[in-house]
Amino acid sequence: MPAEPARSAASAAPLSPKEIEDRLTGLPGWSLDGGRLTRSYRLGSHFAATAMVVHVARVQEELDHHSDLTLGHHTVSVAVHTHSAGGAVTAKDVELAHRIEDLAPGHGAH
Ligand SMILES: C[C@H](O)[C@H](O)[C@H]1CNC2=NC(N)=NC(=O)C2=N1
Repeated sequence: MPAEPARSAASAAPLSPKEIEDRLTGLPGWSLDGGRLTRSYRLGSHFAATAMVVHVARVQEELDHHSDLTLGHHTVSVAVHTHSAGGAVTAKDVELAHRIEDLAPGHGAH
């Protein structure tokens, strides 16, 4: 066990439009909207949605990379870009999107 949580090793270099398009093929439900990678999930209850937000927040702290997370009644919406890259989409955003995809089914999110 490392003494510190593992931070993301993904690059913060801006991805080209073609690279973003390629990465999105591996992220069904995600799209590029307003220069950010985005997805909205629907959940079975407000508590389920709230729990998912907390879980995403924990992953974001682990990666030291943070999206804008919006909690709705039965929804969670995610929008992420990389501030330190001037708001570009980077591999850090793609990594976070995959981590969120991995945890979403456990919350019944679709
Ligand atoms: C100091 C801290 O590491 C930085 O502010 C991190 C935190 N989370 C971040 N999140 C995102 N999306 N982009 C960043 O550039 C970023 N930078």
